[in-house]
Formats: sequence, structure tokens, C-alpha cells
Amino acid sequence: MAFRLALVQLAVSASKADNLQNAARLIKQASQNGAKVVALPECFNSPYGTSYFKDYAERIPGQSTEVLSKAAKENNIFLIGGSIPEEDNGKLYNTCTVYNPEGNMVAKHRKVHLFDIDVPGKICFKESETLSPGKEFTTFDTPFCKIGIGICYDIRFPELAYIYSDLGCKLLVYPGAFNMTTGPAHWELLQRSRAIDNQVYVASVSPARDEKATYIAWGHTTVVSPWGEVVATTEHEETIVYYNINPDYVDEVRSQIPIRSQKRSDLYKLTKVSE
Ligand SMILES: NC(=O)CCC(=O)C(=O)O
Repeated sequence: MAFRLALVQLAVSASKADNLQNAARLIKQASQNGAKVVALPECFNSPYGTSYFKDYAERIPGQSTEVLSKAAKENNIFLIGGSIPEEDNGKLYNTCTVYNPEGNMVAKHRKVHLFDIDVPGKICFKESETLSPGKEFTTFDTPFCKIGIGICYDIRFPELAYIYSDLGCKLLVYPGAFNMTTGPAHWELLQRSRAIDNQVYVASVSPARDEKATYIAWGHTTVVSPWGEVVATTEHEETIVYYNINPDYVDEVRSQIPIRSQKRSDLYKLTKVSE
């Protein structure tokens, strides 16, 4: 069954209250425009940066996730709540929660791959200075299709996307916040790569760009089809990106180019490590 996806490229400020209010307003707008699944960006309630995570962190459930649960219920939608800094047992995580139209939390993804990079003269960022990594794969069912969740840097790891497609996901959603160095170079290419590798829809949701922020987001919230085409995108201002996802198109592309049944599992395979 086809459905309308809305990706909210939210302008995130230092005021958590404003961020929550803005998110609720744009979620409502997306639902009034027919969206059945709505997604927010990475770190939607707080500026993105290691110096902010502790101050903005909340337990789950907490203030921000209660706003999300209420918004999902009031608007009768599935809501992928971007991510928030989560505090649990003295540790901090970068966590995405997902709600069904009854407002129940149906999934929780803690960013698995922490964003630790050093590109000399351009950007050095170490999420691991303050955050701990998640350990779980995260998918959830909707009446439309199964959806897999990754957060930002998670998109660089093809294994995660492969596992999600193997579990039956037809859409992968990555709340993300690439930057002015890696954004232009890799943001779209990574989405198209994951889409083609797995013949799935890939959607990535960024915050809007704030030139005065300590970390300047690239924006360019985007949807890519299972054929690898960019089917919806934008620049960097606050906006909502819409696309009508047709899960049957995933099957069509897979039957045209049947790489899934052509894998040489007699020669190689990906295995899940159990704890
Ligand atoms: N928030 C992030 O994980 C940023 C990832 C990123 O910019 C990248 O290049 O990867």
C-alpha cells in the first residue's frame, strides 16, 4: 500500500522548548498535507555537539518523547522522532524513538556507529567523547511496509542497511546531520549507494542549516528510490519534504535486477554476532 512520507527539515535552536513546539507544529502540518509517516532530524531538541549532549539529555520517557507520543496520537500518524540525547544509567546515547498512531513507542534506536572523524583542517568530531554506542538493530512494522532506522553516521555502514533489507524493510530512514565538509561530498552518494545496494527506498532527514551554530548542518533532506534516483530533495532552509512511497516498486526493481537471489552465499555471507 502506497503512503505519503514527510521529512521535517527542522530549524533547531538552543531553546529546547522552542524546538519541541516547532516540531509539533510542523508534524501537524505534515499530517494535514496527507503524510502517514513523518520523520524529524537527528538531535531535533538540541543543538548538535558534544558540549550540548549532557545538558539536553533526558530519560525515555521524558519531556521530549512525551511531546512526540502526543503528536503521533493527535495526528494519527507513525512518527520517527529524529533523535535526542538520551541519559540512561549514567550513560548518554544518541537515540531515535518511533511512535504508532495510538502514541505508543514501537521502536527505539540508539546510534550504533558513533561519529568519530578527523579530516585535517576541515572537521574533527568525536561523539565517543560523550556518547556510548547502541547495540541493537531497529525495525518496525507499519500497514505499509517494514521500516529500518539508522542515525546519520550509521548510513556509512552498508552492513546495517543490508541487515535491514534482509529483515524485510522496504524503506530505511536515517535522521542525520551531515556537515559542510562531508555533506556535499557524501550525503547524497551514501543514500543512493544504500538504496541501490539493497533496492530499498532511503530517506535522510537533516536539521535546517544554522550558519551561527558550532556545527553547521548540510541540510538537503532527501528521498532516494530503490532505483537509486533522488526523487525528492531540498536546499538547507526549514521545510518539509514529501514523497509518496510505493512499496510495490521495491519488488518491481528487485524482480528486474535480481541481485538478492544472485548473491554467492556459497562464497561469502554476513553473520550477526550474538552476545
Ligand atoms: N551526525 C553524524 O553522524 C554526522 C555524520 C557525518 O557528517 C558523516 O560525514 O558521516
